[in-house]
Amino acid sequence: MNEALLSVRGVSVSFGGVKVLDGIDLDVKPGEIRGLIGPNGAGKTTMLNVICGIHPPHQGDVLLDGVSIVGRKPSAIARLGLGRTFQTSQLFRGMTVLENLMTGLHHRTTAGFVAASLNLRRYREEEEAAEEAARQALEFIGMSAFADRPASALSFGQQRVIEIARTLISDPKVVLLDEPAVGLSLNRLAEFDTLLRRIRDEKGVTLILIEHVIRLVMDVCDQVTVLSSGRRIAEGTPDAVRNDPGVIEAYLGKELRARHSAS
Ligand SMILES: Nc1ncnc2c1ncn2[C@@H]1O[C@H](COP(=O)(O)OP(=O)(O)OP(=O)(O)O)[C@@H](O)[C@H]1O
Repeated sequence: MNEALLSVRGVSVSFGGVKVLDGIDLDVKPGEIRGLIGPNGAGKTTMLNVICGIHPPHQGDVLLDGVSIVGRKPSAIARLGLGRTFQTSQLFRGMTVLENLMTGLHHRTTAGFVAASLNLRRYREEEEAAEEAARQALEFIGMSAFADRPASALSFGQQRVIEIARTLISDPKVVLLDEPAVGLSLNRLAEFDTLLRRIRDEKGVTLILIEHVIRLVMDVCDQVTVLSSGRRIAEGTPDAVRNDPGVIEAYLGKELRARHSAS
């Protein structure tokens, strides 16, 4: 029996005749923190784009909780319980932190434009529920004091954490994080480990993260999948992957060679 919450089955994607994902399989169990690593251009972001419905795969299937999600719109996939953050900040800079968090629920609200214009009761109730959920999410990440500040006043690292909190307010089953630790100082990284574990343990959210900060991947992930040139070249515990000769060559080796030639 397949116990995976998220299953990727034989997914291939080509851009301009070049295969950037080539028959990828991935099974992520509920409650897992899965790392997705690999050298630049390996296909990691494309993989997240396939899962969340931005790029339909040319071949293969993606199942969330046993239901095929290929061909559905990203908003429909979000409603089924999939959250996502991106490499660059997607916050609305002119809005406050609280307002930004409330946008995380808008794909779920049912009152339409007319109800909103007329300020009807159902619209007001949904806005109140969204605000309450946003305040709880801020409390969860320890940033309640930032509620009324403009998003543009936050540091880059704070913006990343707010974006993660925004995915949580719609109560997702799985959240995809694209390089969430970019811009965090070493001191902040330890806190970030803790936050990811709390999201898993207290919110019951399964996490899949692309990350170049190897220390974070090794510390926090239960399982790591390694992509290189669109193929899955290794998978296993952080320790097993770290010692895999193919990974050292394809990923760490490339980095070490680059450093060597720069020195
Ligand atoms: N929309 C697109 N059109 C054409 N080529 C694309 C597109 N998106 C990605 N690619 C190409 O697909 C390959 C995989 O890119 P992708 O961004 O998925 O890699 P990645 O592993 O996430 O890399 P990085 O670590 O640098 O973010 C790259 O060669 C990239 O140039």
